[in-house]
Amino acid sequence: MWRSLLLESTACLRQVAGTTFPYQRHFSSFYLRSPVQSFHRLANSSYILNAQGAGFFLTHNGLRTYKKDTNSNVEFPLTPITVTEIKQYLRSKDIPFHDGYSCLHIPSIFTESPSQSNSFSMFIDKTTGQFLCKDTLAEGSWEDLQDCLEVMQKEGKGFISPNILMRYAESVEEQEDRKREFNEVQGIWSSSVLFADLPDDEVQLIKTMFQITKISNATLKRFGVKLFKPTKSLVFPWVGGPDSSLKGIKLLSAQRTDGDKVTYNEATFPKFSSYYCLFGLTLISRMDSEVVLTGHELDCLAVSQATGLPSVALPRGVSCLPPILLPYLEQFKRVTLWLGGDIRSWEASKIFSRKLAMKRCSLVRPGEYQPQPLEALVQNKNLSRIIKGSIPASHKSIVSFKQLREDVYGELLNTDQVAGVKWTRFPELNRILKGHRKGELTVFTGPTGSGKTTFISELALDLCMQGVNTLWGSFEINNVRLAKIMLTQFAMERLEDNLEKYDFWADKFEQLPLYFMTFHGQQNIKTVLDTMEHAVYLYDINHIIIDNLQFMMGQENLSIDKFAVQDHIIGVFRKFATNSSCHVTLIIHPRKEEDDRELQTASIFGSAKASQEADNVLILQEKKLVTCPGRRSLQVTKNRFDGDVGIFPLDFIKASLTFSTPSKGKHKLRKVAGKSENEEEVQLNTAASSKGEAKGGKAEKGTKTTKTQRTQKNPANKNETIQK
Ligand SMILES: Nc1ncnc2c1ncn2[C@@H]1O[C@H](COP(=O)(O)OP(=O)(O)OP(=O)(O)O)[C@@H](O)[C@H]1O
Repeated sequence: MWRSLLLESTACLRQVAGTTFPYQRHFSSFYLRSPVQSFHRLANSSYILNAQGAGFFLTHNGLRTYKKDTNSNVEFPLTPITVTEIKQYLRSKDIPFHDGYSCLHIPSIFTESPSQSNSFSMFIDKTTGQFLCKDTLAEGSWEDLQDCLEVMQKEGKGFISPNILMRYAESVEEQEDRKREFNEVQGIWSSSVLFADLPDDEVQLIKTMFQITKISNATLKRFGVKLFKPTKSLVFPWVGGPDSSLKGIKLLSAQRTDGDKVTYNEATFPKFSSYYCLFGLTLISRMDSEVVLTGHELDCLAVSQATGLPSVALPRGVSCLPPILLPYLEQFKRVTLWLGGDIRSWEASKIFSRKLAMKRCSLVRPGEYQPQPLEALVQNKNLSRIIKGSIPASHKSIVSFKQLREDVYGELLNTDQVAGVKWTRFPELNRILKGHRKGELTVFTGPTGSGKTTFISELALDLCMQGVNTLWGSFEINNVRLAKIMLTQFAMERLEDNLEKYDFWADKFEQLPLYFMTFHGQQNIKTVLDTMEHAVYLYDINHIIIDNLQFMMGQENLSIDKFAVQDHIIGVFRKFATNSSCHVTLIIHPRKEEDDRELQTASIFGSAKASQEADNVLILQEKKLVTCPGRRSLQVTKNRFDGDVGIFPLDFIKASLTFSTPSKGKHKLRKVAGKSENEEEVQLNTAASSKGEAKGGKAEKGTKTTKTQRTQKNPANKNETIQK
């Protein structure tokens, strides 16, 4: 819906600004849209790509292979840089440095006389090597910094102009992309209106719609918040870079749902994956030593207005804290994380505080008396006192019950949220497992060729569509084939037969927080783990799927009992899941299969130890159920969260490669609560599949074209907003 709104708003803009240019879907690159455009190669660590980077999409007759262009930011294999290597390199260049919170501090190389206040005004992220110079606001990747230092050494200079990073010649297509994007941002921004320039009655109407009646016009003006009338959206600016130029915007719309609840929808220019705005940063001075980190722009406004403290908002809510922003937060000695009022925000604040260095972080625990900042303002609560009452993020490894007490209360209070993210496509699984939770290890198995990959693909996609940042390790089938399965499950139809809908679905699919390891075939467990750790750091991954464990058994251990190796690997993933608060789903081929018998937990593991490590054990049974003709069923044989286990039927829909509960009639959901078994009649409704109906002509079969060519051939698609 927001995409179509965005298209509409762009369409409105054309009427407003009189500019008509073909709306062309461009693959937003990994560039940091900073003015310091350089040979930016986002240090995409080692072997991780996202849905775009992997360069695979369904096209007219097959898959568009990835065109690795010279500007590609997706360079692999890059081994993750380590802080030790960064320090060694700086020493080799005689560059003094000292350890900061999440960055190393060095003297700026872009100014002849570094600012007096703090000669170590350049920050280098310890994990990615990404740098930021606070004097010039020049930024770039580790490779860019190395290039600058090499040039500096070659020219025998003590400093270098940041313009060198601009030397990177952009391709014509990139220049056009950048120009189009710039026009769109400028167009919307210049046609938006400051609240001070609106009539009072209209201001009140808008503020009531967004439930920000307590936010003053002065605060809105101070943060540069405007109103884009054509879509009645608030517009938050992203200003930055050496020239403090407008780099992007975020459009926020509000809708009233049941009662007086308001739901917000956002859209950003550039796209979310390239939107790195710390809203409110421009109002922070270099002398500020503390900041309140919030999860939403409106919360940032509330904190600033109520407490006068420097506050900023994360660009994508609590879903991630992009490491590229860490250098911007390096100057603060104290960071208070008040990310929201629910369990998800609380979990995120604990994870983000690790990235920010826990010793300087304190967390506002959500609760009845500590809702999110905007709500606290509306309820006339004392925000300063709430912030003063925040608790230190770093606590001793052995916590007293006193510290746990609040967490226990939080769990009791928010049982639904603690249960985890619910599946939208598998209600029966919610009934048994209650949800998908961070920090757990799920083991999944099923007979060979039974549909394990297909099923887990849909299960993980369901969660990813709800904002669970997901990393796939598909060692068995290549990413191209996996993406094709996922895109089909995402569109709920065979796109080969509906090619005119391809761009609609591919555009939406790109937006998912979905990443793929590029490994294939046998892999060393250590390499895989390093990549997983890096992915958690870079993209705040919450769910990792490993398909499948056998590919990490290695050939060299033939002499060792392979079940001992398997148990070891399971133990390694168990530890990873706990330490990184990341859910790991591990697909394992059963040890042995007897056609005439259902698989058991014992069919999977080499030893009882391994089965104890798993929090959940799921088995895709390929047997008929007594009560219905379904060929497949999903059995939960272990559920550490609340002990419920059970089995329910699945029907496979070949056209969409999806599993769903059989569409008609009643089915037994056999839940085994504890020892006794009780039957529960469950009336299951067909999950209404929302299909995007694309307009425009039928595409010719067999011609491989790009989106641009298709759009030009079929102008109707130009501003087409697809109605759901
Ligand atoms: N329930 C099902 N009924 C019929 N065909 C299915 C079903 N599930 C998956 N398939 C098809 O079976 C083939 C194998 O599916 P998939 O690769 O997911 O199985 P798998 O268990 O992962 O295989 P392997 O054991 O080799 O890893 C695919 O073409 C898939 O579309």
